[in-house]
Amino acid sequence: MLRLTGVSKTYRTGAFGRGTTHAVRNVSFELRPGEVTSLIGESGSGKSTIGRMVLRLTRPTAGTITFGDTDVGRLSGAGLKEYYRHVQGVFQDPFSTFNPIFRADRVFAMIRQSYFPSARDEEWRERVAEVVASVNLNPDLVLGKYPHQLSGGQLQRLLVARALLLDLRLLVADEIISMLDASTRIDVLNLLADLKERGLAVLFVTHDLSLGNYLSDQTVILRRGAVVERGDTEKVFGDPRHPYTRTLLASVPRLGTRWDDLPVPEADSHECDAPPEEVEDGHFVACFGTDSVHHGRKSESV
Ligand SMILES: Nc1ncnc2c1ncn2[C@@H]1O[C@H](COP(=O)(O)OP(=O)(O)OP(=O)(O)O)[C@@H](O)[C@H]1O
Repeated sequence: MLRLTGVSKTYRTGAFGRGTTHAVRNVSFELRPGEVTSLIGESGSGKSTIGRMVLRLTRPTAGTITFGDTDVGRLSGAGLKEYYRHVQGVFQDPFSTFNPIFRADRVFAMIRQSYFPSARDEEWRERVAEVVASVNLNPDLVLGKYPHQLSGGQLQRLLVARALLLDLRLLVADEIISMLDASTRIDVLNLLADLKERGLAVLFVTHDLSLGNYLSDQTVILRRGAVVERGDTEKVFGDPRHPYTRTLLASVPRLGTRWDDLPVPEADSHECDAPPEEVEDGHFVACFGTDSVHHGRKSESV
């Protein structure tokens, strides 16, 4: 559905733009219908930059992002508007998306103005009530409220509902639950699982490994802008090959385990920019020269 091929993004930084930051380096993976793909990495690893490129809020410096046959980087005007009919994003802080002086359902009116200007009032009200109910909110309780009268989880779900008014195929969910409390988190996670059941593709951007495991079919582990390991979630989590992935997994706190009982992370001194290679069906690992990585690998196929 949506494919990144050799995508890089470099920012000019520093005084007079003389420095450069390689935010994303040679990243390739594919998002498929009916699948959640978790994009996992520590702060500054380039997750949001990838999300922003997929949403065409910024363009790649190199490589291509294609949606079907469409080159996303070249979109503008009517083509871009059409793209947004199918691809939408929801971000970390729902409060910043809503204008506090307007009722929360103004976000629906904006979609109507842009995409459905000839919809009749009654028909539109029914349609909004329907999508709001489909994200497990009671339309009578949330519509007509101001953002401060709703919880973060309710606002996030309203934003997903807004996207569902369109002919949504792919949702980019960038850290959408990090600001929510535990009980609301699970509702939003279940909603994403529900979207996947409906055949949508979801790019779930998170720094939280355990959330990725809970939800996703495919996992992409990012480090300093490059993919170090990716593939079927059960393979990446069940048999992590890259030292960085192992370190991340080893650092997930577990009930009943004290910090000083956690395993010592494996040494990770190599730098390698080569793209990941397939080490078993559906499991790709970047060249880090460990025995386990080199054992039985096949050639890269994406
Ligand atoms: N507009 C920009 N101009 C310059 N540098 C940027 C810009 N946006 C991001 N960067 C840099 O690119 C790198 C990747 O940033 P990005 O926000 O994609 O990481 P992230 O993994 O999403 O981090 P976080 O989880 O903290 O949001 C960082 O070094 C960041 O400082």
